[in-house]
Amino acid sequence: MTTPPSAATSAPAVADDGDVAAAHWRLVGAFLAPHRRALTGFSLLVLVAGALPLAGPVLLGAIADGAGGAAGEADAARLALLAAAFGAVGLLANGADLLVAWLGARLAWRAANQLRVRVAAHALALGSTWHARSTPGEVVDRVDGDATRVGELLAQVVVRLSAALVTLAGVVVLLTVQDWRLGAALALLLAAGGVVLVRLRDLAVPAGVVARQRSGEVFGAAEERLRGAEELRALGGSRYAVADLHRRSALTLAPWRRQETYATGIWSASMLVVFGGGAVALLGGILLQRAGVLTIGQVLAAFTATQLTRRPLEQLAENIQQIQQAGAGAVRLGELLSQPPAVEFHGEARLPDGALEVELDAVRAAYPGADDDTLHGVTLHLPGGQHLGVVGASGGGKTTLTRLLHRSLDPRLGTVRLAGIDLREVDEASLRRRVAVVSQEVQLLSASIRDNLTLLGSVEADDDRLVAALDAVGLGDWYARLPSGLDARLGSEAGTSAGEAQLLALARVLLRDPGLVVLDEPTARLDTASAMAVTRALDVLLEGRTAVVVAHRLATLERVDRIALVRDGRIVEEGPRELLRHGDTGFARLVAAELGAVS
Ligand SMILES: Nc1ncnc2c1ncn2[C@@H]1O[C@H](COP(=O)(O)OP(=O)(O)OP(=O)(O)O)[C@@H](O)[C@H]1O
Repeated sequence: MTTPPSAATSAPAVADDGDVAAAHWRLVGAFLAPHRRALTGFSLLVLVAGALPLAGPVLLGAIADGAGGAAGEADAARLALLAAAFGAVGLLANGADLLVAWLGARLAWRAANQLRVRVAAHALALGSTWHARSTPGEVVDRVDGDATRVGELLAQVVVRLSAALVTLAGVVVLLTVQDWRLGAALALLLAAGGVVLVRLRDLAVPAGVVARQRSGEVFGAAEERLRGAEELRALGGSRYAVADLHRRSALTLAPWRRQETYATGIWSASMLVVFGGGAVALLGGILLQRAGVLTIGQVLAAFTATQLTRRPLEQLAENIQQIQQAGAGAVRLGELLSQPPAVEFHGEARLPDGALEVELDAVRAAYPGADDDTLHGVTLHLPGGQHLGVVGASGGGKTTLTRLLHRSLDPRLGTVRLAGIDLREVDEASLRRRVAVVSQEVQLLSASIRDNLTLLGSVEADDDRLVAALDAVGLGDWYARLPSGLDARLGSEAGTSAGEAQLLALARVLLRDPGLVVLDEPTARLDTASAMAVTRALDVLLEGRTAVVVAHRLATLERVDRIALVRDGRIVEEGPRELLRHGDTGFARLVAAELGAVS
């Protein structure tokens, strides 16, 4: 498979809106490069399919002229031959159309799918700031809706439109051969029609952009509310959520209506051109026939040829709307693809086995688009195998500090090292294997337990190892109750409480055998019994590994070796846990003050 250009590095600097749109198109187009050969073959076929029907009017004219004369034996045979050729052209043209439709659909699906996969992969690589700004529904709409439209456009519509243009040009040539004045009149009419169509399309595109954006927002809002359905219902918010959805969806009406109006205008304009062309051929043809310039057969050929413009013009009118929708989609996809990923991996170093030593050296970190740094010069040293508890008031920078450890964010200045290796030098696969993260909100998939444990196969482990990991975190009894074992689907066949979900997440981490575990207080949202089960599992998981634990409870700190107090993006205190024992030290008072409200 051809590797696509990195969206982050290939996004060109753009000056104005036109440049931005062009840059976005280039970015999207580059992702379809692997289909270039298939597209070329398809284009040739489409050109043949576009040119074939042109033979029909020529044959019809010759038949009409032949039938008008004295019908000798030879003439009758010639007429029969012409009629047979006329039928054969019709058959061939239809056959070519079928082939074009079949191949076009296949090509469009492949191109769209490839684009979809690329966009999904890029969306997954984007940082937390970007994801915080976009609802999952909006992202899904881009990954599926926009990618499908753009893939179809690039693989099929553009090619079909080229065929339409070939037919139109062929008709003009055909008329010119009959008489140049007929050809010139039709060319003028087509040019005028073309200008009107393009103008209408330009008006329709912005309406389409707004319409697609609004429907993306409705999709996003619906997804978000469905996800929080239980809470919404419990708090009596359902009615308001529905009313809000109705209001949002009503906002899509105006741009859709505008877009549809322009689409109808485009259709009418193209039909006017067809009728105008027919009138030109009939009127001009009859005048020229009276003047003895054309035969009746030639007039018939000219008129029939103008009627061939109907299909390409219909196609233009139809596809112009598709182009306009895909244009809006391409701009949105381009925007997404030009967002730099949170971090880029170029390093090849491998992290060693065993517990990893952690060092932060004068680290400053900022989120994309933020004016200020979130971390202001953090320095920290945690020997391999030790456990650090990080405490501090909300918004102080604890999560940001942990994000640096698994490279969800890179320092703006300073260095983060694991086992003495700058994280920017480390190979991605090695980092993902050796550093594990457990957040408060466990992300379980509606898939089998096996897929959840191996994260869709990203860890190789046989069933015995999977079951042993479940046992180790205390899920042995839960697992034993499941009739279909590791194949049980989470949700439908295997229900999980919040505590069990956390334990599953810990088993998932255990299987990776990491050297550093980063935890965001996994017991914070659990009841006492579940919290105890998770704490027991943590004892197993963290044994012999380095750990950084964001702690919201004093109890959590009892199991760590060192404690760091984070406030306003700085580590204001850091020291061994023993200091807490002496309740009168400044350190103990500070920690107690930070945790007092929640412990
Ligand atoms: N993904 C993000 N994009 C932009 N800013 C962010 C992002 N995450 C956090 N911030 C900002 O960075 C600052 C530090 O947040 P951080 O989440 O690191 O604090 P915290 O101490 O972990 O807080 P909490 O205990 O509430 O989780 C806050 O001002 C927050 O608004």
